[in-house]
Amino acid sequence: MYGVWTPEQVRAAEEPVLARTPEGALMRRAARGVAQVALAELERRTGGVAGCRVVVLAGAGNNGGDGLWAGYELRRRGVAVTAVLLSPDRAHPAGLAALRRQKGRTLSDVEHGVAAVDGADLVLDAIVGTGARGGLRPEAATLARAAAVAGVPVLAVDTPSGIDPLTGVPGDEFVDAAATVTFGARKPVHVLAAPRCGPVTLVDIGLGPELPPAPVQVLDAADVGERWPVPGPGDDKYTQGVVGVAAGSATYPGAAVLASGAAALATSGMVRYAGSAAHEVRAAWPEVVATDTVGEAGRVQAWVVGPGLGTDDAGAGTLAEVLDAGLPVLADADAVTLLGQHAELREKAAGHPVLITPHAGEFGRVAQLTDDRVDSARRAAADLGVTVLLKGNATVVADPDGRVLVHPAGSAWLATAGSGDVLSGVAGALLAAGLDPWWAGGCAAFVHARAADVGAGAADGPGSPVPASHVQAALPRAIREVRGAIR
Ligand SMILES: NC(=O)C1=CN([C@@H]2O[C@H](COP(=O)(O)OP(=O)(O)OC[C@H]3O[C@@H](n4cnc5c(N)ncnc54)[C@H](O)[C@@H]3O)[C@@H](O)[C@H]2O)[C@@H](O)CC1
Ligand SMILES: [K+]
Repeated sequence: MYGVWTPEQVRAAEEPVLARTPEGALMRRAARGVAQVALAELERRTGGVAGCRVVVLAGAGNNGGDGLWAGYELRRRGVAVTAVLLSPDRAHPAGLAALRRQKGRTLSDVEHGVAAVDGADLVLDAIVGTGARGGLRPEAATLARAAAVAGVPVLAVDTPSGIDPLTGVPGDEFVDAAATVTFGARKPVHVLAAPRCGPVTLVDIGLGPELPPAPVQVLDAADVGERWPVPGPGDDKYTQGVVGVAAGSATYPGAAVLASGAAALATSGMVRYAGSAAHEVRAAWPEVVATDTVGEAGRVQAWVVGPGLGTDDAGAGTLAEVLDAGLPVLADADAVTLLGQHAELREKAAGHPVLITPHAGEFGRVAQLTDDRVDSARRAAADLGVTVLLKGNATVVADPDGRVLVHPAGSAWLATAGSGDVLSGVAGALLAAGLDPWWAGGCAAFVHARAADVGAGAADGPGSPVPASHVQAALPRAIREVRGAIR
């Protein structure tokens, strides 16, 4: 598990460190880290370093300073460095002087800058970092576009410019980085817009002791593997937590089949199904004990409710019945819509171990969604008194107690019909096994995304589209992988 801190928190942590270190020392350390990664990229891409051409796009602030100092370090290693100064009058004086001392070239017009970018082996994006306001300005946008068009890889200094460091939301034009080097702490953009950052290297600049507890956590495979429920010698089919699935309808039996099957694959033990798709569920998953109603289902330790349920009175009745049982509940899809429609259902859910799993559209029915998805999820969890898993390329899980985790999917293969039904079955099974809703949501999101990559064949090559039933089928391998990562 690792933490992510807001730009404001990082700035606050920098202050005391800046105060007790010689002037410029922190920036020099950051710049050495950038240069090291840049050298490794050049080596990897061109087989050497000397004579390679690097263009630094340098903005007016300290981010530009980092870039200019990194350019200085690269010059010392024999790299041909050209800095394009986006605000020549405000370029970081010490960084600029250092680069010039090492015979680095500087340019300040965009036209020549574009030509330099065109012929570069690597571009350093030091346009703007945590002090960014808004998207890229026209000149910076022209240069970023030139790099993209010429296929020149961009190494982002701290954060890819043009993308909001706090929310990860890109402006109209932004830098699509091949890799990123950040300093002191990872920032939200690195997980909320992970595909635009590439691999992120963290350079230690001594902020550790000054940072508050991380407001956002990111799980790793071992965190998930360690918590994944597996039977012990004393277990039987009941002791591991029986999950009940109240999902699907005559119109949408597939949701029931996907959720029930995913639950069956996620944990050992037992799955019960209750609803009008009992016949289809039994046909696909003979091990699932299927009945027509929640009342007939027998004892379970958690319910999955919502996928394909319908939002009519019958659906509302099923949701109420499930919430009244007082067990952990995974509420997805139509159950989220029903919670948005009925205050009395929200009251039943509040304060109980309930995990809701909306996509952006469903989220809007229960709470307000802004560009700041972390903040939106955190507020929704506090207001509703339930754990909220906001789906997206980066999944956000927020608990009413304030814990937040983000899981960056790593690919977009999950953008397919029915994948949410699979997630609900997995998360519900984890709730039944006794994980708290935050951990159940985080572990389910992790394995779900991994199963999509496995199903898409993305580990062995570029991958191919993967339908939800194949994501479901890949769950066992994804679970074996996270269990294999246990330290
Ligand atoms: N404080 C320090 O000593 C350290 C700071 N570090 C670097 O400093 C950065 C933060 O520096 P600053 O606070 O100076 O801020 P930035 O350099 O991120 O940005 C501020 C400057 O960029 C301009 N700007 C803002 N939005 C822009 C936009 N959309 N397009 C173009 N220009 C824009 C502003 O006019 C301002 O001059 C970090 O991201 C990191 O790279 C690192 O060197 C570590 C040490
Ligand atoms: K940057």
